[in-house]
This record gives sequence, structure tokens and C-alpha cells, in this order.
Amino acid sequence: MTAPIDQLPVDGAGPIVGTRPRVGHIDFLNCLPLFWGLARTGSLLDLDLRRDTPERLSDALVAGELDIGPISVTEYLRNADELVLLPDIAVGADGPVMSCLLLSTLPLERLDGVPLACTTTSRTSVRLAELLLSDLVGVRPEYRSSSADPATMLSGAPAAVVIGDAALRASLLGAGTAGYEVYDLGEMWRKWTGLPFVFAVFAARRDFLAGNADLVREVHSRFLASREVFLDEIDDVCRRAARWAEFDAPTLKRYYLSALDFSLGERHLAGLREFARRVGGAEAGFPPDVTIRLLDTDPPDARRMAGPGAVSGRGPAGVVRS
Ligand SMILES: C=C(O[C@@H]1C=C(C(=O)O)C=C[C@H]1O)C(=O)O
Repeated sequence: MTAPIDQLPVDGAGPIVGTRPRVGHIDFLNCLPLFWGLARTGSLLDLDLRRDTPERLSDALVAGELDIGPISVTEYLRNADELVLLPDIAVGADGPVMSCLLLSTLPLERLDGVPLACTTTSRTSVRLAELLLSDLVGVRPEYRSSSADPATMLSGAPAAVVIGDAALRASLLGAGTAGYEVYDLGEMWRKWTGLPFVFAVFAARRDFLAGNADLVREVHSRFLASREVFLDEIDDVCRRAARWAEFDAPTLKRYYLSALDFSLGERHLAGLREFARRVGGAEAGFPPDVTIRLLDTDPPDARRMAGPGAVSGRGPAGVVRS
């Protein structure tokens, strides 16, 4: 049952004034929880939304074609000087993620020197798979980009890295019957490090933030409100989404509640910093101790009113507020 329009949740947010921000939206089921409520609260009208694949949105944010949006974590780290992270919102997992996978027709120990097909839509899962294979398993496959579907990727290579809806399909519908094993990258990282893994963060361009700080804070709070609306309506959303996806509503609910983790708190930041520490260097395009800038959600006036020392300018080690 859809709520009548007059029962739409009360917005409760401030007005978007001035520039209509250009905001990215990952066109995978994984981002539905963050965008569902934007429509329900009317926020959608206030944003110039661009729906696309993660790698294209990452490039658009870096190129200044978007002001705010999701960005694959490796691209964020490579451009951390130009960007500010939105706190408490991300696409990650604290265990199995279900949709960032290594599929292999061979035992992982036998992947040394053999072709491994990597989806062009991913920048981070591909890098994470490379790290896990080299440092945990001790093999170095020959990485090749591919824009094909998982079955075609595996017809030309013994293993593949896939993400998003195609990965969900491959793990839920193909595993066991299609001759490959599924290795969940979120689960492997969690077992290895004890930390959550963040695949994509939400960031604003620093040059945009400089002239539009209140606006960025407003968009940030709208995203948080959107996620709340999604959680309130999750059964209804999953039932509706299941009409168009190949997955039933309980599977989608499990994906959203037990696999994906949409928060970005201290443990997630620790996971992000640990990933940077392990892959950072000249080749990666960012230093292992890259500085992470987190949006200061308390405007200076509120901080002054709260009294001295109420809000520190620094977050956890290596994280600064902007
Ligand atoms: C959980 C996911 O997270 C993503 C993984 C990304 C990557 O590997 O580069 C980028 C954005 C997110 O969509 C997914 O795609 O399934």
C-alpha cells in the first residue's frame, strides 16, 4: 500500500536556497535506502540528481561536474585533498556484503599468473580483491578490465571481480550451479582485519563547500532523513523493489539490513584508514597516511553557543573536520 500524498512524512528540513546542488546517485539496488526517502520527503525536487554507475559518478565528482555524491573509496583517497566526507553515511559492510565478490572457477591458490576479469564499474572492490589475493593468499593474477556480465567474464577467465546487482545475481542465483565459488570481499576483509570495509563514501567538493557550507550541511541532513524514512518503510520498499528485481522481498531486506552498512562512524573510518595504510603509496596515487577531511556538521555559531571545548576541531587520528 502506498501512503496517500498528504501522508508524506513531514519534511522537517530547512530550505535549499541558492544553487541547486548537482548530486550523484548510484544506479544499483545498494543505494535505494539512501535515495528512497528523498522522493518521499520532497527533497528530490531540490537536487539536480544524476543517476549512473559508480565509476562514472566518481569521475564526475572529481571533474567538478557534480557537487556532492557517492564516490568509490579508492577514487576518494586519490582525491582526498579536493573533497570533504559527509559523516555517518556510506556504502560499506561489517562482514559479508553480498554484492562485492570474487568469483572463481579455481581454488584461489591457483590464480597466480592467470587472467582475472574485473568489472569496469568498480574501482575499490577490484583493488580490495588484488590486496587480498596478494597479501592473504599470495597470488598475483593478471588483471583485465571487462564490461561483460559475470557469465561472459568467466568464459574468458577463470576468475572475476563483480559488484552491484550483477554480483547479487551471481551469488544468489548462479552459485553452486554455474561452476564457480563465491568469495565475499567484505567478509574476507572483516576476517582479516576485524574491521568494517567502506566501498563508497559520500563527499562534497571542497571548492563547492567553500561557498555553500550551509547547503552542504542541508543536503547531508536530507540524506540522513532519507535513510530514516527507508528504515521506517523497509517492508513496503522491499516488496515494491522485488517486483522489478530478480530477488524476493525477504532477500532484499536481508541485503539492506544484514549485509550493507550505510553508516560511517569511528570503526568505519578506522577500516577506511586501514585500507589506505595497506594499499597507499606512489602507485596507488595517495599516501598510506592520507588526511581524511570530515564535514563539520556543527556550524561555527552553534559551536560558540555550546561553549569552549564543546566540539573539537579534530576527529579520530588522521581525520580533520572541515
Ligand atoms: C556494495 C557495493 O559498493 C560499491 C562498490 C564500489 C566499488 O567497488 O568501486 C563502488 C560503489 C559501490 O556501489 C556494490 O556495488 O555492490
